[in-house]
Amino acid sequence: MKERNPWHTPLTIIIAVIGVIAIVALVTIAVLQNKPLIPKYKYGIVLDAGSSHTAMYIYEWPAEKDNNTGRVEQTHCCKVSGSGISDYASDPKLAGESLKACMRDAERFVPSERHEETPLYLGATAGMRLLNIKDSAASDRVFQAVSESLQKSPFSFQGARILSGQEEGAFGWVTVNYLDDRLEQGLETTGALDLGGASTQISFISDSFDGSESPSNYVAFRLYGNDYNLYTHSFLCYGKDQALRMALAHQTQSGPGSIVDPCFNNGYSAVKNYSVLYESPCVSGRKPSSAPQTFTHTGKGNFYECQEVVKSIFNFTECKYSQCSFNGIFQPTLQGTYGAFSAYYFVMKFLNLTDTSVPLQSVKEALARLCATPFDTLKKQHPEVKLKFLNEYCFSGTYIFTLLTEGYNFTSRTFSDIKFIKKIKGSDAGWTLGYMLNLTNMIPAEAPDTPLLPHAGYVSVITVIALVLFVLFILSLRPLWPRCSQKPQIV
Ligand SMILES: Nc1ncnc2c1ncn2[C@@H]1O[C@H](COP(=O)(O)OP(=O)(O)O)[C@@H](O)[C@H]1O
Ligand SMILES: [Ca+2]
Repeated sequence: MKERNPWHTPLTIIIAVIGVIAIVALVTIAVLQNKPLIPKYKYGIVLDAGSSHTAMYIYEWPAEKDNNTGRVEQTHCCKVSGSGISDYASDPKLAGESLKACMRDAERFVPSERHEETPLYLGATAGMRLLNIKDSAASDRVFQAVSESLQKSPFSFQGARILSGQEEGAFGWVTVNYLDDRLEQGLETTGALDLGGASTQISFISDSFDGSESPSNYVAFRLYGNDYNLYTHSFLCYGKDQALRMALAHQTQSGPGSIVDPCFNNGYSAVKNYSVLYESPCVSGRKPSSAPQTFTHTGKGNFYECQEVVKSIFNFTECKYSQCSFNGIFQPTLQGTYGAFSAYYFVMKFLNLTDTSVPLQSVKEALARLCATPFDTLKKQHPEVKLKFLNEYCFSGTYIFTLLTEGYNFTSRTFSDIKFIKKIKGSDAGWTLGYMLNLTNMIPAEAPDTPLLPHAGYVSVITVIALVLFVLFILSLRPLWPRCSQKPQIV
């Protein structure tokens, strides 16, 4: 007769089936419990109205996370065609019109159910600061026109305003450190170097700086439970376009008519208008009284001579503090690593010097070579590069080199602590993200409570406990186990 498998009793089968169902149910609940059901996002839009152009950034973050603590990422960027809004002073309506194409773009990228609740900000930087100095009524009219245009969008328009230089520097610093996950984890922070067309910002933490020596350069933050004493300064007129104006103005002082400029390549030649050159507040008041209408601007391409011209736009002597960068502005001792973005990146990218940390000597050699290249050769080497930029790379590169070394005092040792970057993890480096994080209170002052275990750890622990309980349960039923298969013992 065939022996029955002792495990095949109705009781053990029922126990086994219930046990398996219980484990599957437990693990399924554990997995589903903490998982977002459908990936739903919230959105925020920031328009960066820079001196040379306006760009729109769309950010998104998970809607389920409590108090908007989920990671914010840039999902889309739209470049407004035409020039910066400060160039529309004589026809402000056009400034409003120019934003429309990007706003239509935003309507497509943000799901329509979210339109009404999505905050929309416009922040203007040094171009509007200069227009405000030159003609504040014109600056008001431009803001009026862009605000009217943005109010017509379906988003929740939160206003258009000029950022102070301090805000521009501090929010750039917040952006790079947020994107690098340095704030939440309380890691050593990175300094931020931003070069625009009309101003430039430097922001970093230095242990020696507590704000007492120069309160106007001090910004205090408490983020995720950590205190930061940030040094920041924005130099108005030291963006690369206004710096070029100052360099040209300096060279026209010696005698009107023509300039032979070492910062432009040999073979470059253009006729320029005196009053256009001197219309900016960065140079106004210095126009020679006998100046003719136009002057000829030709290049002779020499990096070393160009450096001398560039140095002439800085004041290195005046300083009423313990130490200064330039123009009598206090600067504490440089410390740590730096992310350099916007025009710093564009110019260093052209020089092919962005991928690794670059020795200062290599930058010098690359610039000496670039400036010495005849303009015709340069055009043939770079047919894809816009002439407006190609014309100016010798000047811009020399300006960056001089600003970093003579202005901020980077040395051949500390220069390689600078990384030239455009994006961090898919989001552009710039002030816009930090600005939005601040206005939406998305960075808490105190560290949020975190669950004891991460999700994967939680699921594993639950599974192991369930298995152990199941085995213990089976073992506890031992007295009921069938014994019929045991051989009869011979007494
Ligand atoms: N491809 C490029 N090559 C060189 N310079 C560039 C390039 N694209 C943009 N820029 C420059 O970057 C700067 C950006 O400044 P912007 O943000 O408009 O001004 P600001 O921040 O001073 O208000 C401008 O000088 C612009 O000419
Ligand atoms: Ca800018």
